[in-house]
Amino acid sequence: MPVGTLANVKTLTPAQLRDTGAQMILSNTYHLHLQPGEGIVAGGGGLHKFMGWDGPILTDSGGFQVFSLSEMRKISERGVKFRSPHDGQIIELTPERSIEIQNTLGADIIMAFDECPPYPVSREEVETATERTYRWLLRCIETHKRPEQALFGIVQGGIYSDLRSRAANALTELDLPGYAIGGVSVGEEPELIHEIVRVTAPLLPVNKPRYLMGVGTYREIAIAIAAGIDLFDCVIPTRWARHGTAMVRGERWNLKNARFREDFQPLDADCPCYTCKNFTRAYISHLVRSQEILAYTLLSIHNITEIIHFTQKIRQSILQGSFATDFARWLNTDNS
Ligand SMILES: O=c1[nH]cnc2cc3nc(NCc4cccs4)[nH]c3cc12
Ligand SMILES: [Zn+2]
Repeated sequence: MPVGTLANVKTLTPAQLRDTGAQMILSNTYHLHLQPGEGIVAGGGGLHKFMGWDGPILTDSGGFQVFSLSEMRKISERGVKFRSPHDGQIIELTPERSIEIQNTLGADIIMAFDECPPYPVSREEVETATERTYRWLLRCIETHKRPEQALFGIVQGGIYSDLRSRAANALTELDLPGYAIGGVSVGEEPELIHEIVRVTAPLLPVNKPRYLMGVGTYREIAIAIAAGIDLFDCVIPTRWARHGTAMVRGERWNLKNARFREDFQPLDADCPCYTCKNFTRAYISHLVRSQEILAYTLLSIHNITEIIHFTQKIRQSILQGSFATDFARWLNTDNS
């Protein structure tokens, strides 16, 4: 899922986004509540109509964003209080409020309001956050009255396998429409993400969508899929694009690099995207050097297409039964 925090995937029109092959996008409750406010989004016909995207949309519940984006926040059993970065007002976000906002925004999948512990952190703090997240999930289920919006639970538990399995089993008991693994991609080593996913994903229902939040990069995606993950969100393709960086066959190219100045090939001759069909590395390099806004659109189109293509190739190799060998480079099984 390309990230469309403020009801757009930055630098792209919905038509350009559709052309990348992306099926679904993520938007953020925290950001949309602050600006423009869920009331205006609803006034515009809800998130799909407001932003002109008729594909599936998932909204994150806001707890994580409060802790990663706002200063002065206080957490209690009720929920979290934080100071709005826009006008300094104190805002309270609770499980009930988060669900109400997400119901009003109108996404197809809404996330339970959870507490993602920082990293590193003590086992005790993880235990407290994980148990509170479970009690908050029950309050979300209680508040959520719109079955046409699927409420996904989020498994916390930090780096502790026993807490992860306890949470995964407790959430599975609730028979939710889908499940997410949270509390990862918070600054830990990638190997820790692999470990957490390998422990947690198999415990979640195989017949429900399994979503790994905030991931990721090629290796993490391949390893997570091998463990049973179906859904990812990541800012990297679009964030790197806005910094003039292209993702080409698993490598990271800074288009300002002198080597591209007179390189009249496409970024990737095998890539089907609009950028690779119409422009050269030299041209994109010129745009990046000149800080032309078109550079960011062309690179976002390519980077999203590239990572979607990566997952499509994985899907094909799984269907052919050759995933482990085709992706050994990423699954790290070739040099074990
Ligand atoms: O436990 C979580 N709960 C709800 N949303 C999340 C979003 C998440 N996004 C990342 N990492 C990607 C990042 C995006 C921006 C800063 S880190 N990790 C995440 C964990 C959670
Ligand atoms: Zn391309």
